[in-house]
Amino acid sequence: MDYETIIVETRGKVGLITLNRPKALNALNAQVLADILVAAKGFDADPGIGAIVITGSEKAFAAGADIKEMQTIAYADAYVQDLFVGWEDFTRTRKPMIAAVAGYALGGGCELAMMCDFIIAADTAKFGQPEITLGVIPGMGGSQRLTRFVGKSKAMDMCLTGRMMDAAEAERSGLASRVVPAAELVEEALKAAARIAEFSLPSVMMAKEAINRAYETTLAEGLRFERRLFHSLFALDDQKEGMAAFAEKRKPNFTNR
Ligand SMILES: CC(C)(O)CC(=O)SCCNC(=O)CCNC(=O)[C@H](O)C(C)(C)COP(=O)(O)OP(=O)(O)OC[C@H]1O[C@@H](n2cnc3c(N)ncnc32)[C@H](O)[C@@H]1OP(=O)(O)O
Repeated sequence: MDYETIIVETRGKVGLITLNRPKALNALNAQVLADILVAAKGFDADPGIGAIVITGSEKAFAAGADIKEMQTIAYADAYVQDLFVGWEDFTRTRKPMIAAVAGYALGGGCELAMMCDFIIAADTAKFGQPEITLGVIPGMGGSQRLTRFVGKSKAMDMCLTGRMMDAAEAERSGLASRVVPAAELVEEALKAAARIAEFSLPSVMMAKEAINRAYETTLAEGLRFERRLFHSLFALDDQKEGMAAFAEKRKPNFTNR
């Protein structure tokens, strides 16, 4: 498969997607969305893949939606075409996705990182929702997801002032799960993804589904949902294997069954 705007590779059981529009600091245009959707769906359907890493360049994970592509869009077209709704499709990827962020993750770039399951930040990362400086507001989930990650006060600060947050602040406030030296970013993200990919895929996918449910439901419903998924795992060979391996002091051999 040929991609115009991304590089797609596999590293063992990990799918690696690298944004590749260096001249535009990986700005997200319609072609990037189309390419990313095909790649993510391909990895999701590939039984040999257990986790996905998405990264950009040293200078920019992505500097936002493509402003030059957006600037002439008429209201009627934005509304009728439901501009950016396609990114919701990306969030339906069921395997774990790690965003490995170095440099700028602004606007849609920050929103893309937040669509992933967690963010590993390089010490050079800079996150922001600067849409207000362009006369608009976030349109790919920034006002909703950033608020859930960092709370109302910081989300308001970021979206209303358009200021950037460095990697240390992003980790402190819960946006990034960890910060690593820039030179080690992709290797660290691949290592984390490879570790995930060694576990039983159904239990990994159920863990992701259960955590995501916490954002969509009440605590009582979420707890019930978690228990039902937990119970269902006892139908799998991998639960028997995982617990037997512990008792026998050996490494489990998961078969995803
Ligand atoms: C999805 C929504 C609805 O939420 C909306 C958005 O995402 S709106 C976009 C939000 N992002 C921004 O506002 C950031 C825009 N970029 C910048 O502020 C700067 O480029 C920078 C601070 C990230 C980096 O500055 P600098 O090092 O000085 O590089 P530049 O010369 O500015 O950029 C290099 C090159 O990239 C092009 N570029 C950068 N960002 C975008 C973008 N978002 N869309 C399109 N093109 C972008 C920039 O124009 C330069 O290209 P040339 O003009 O030299 O051809």
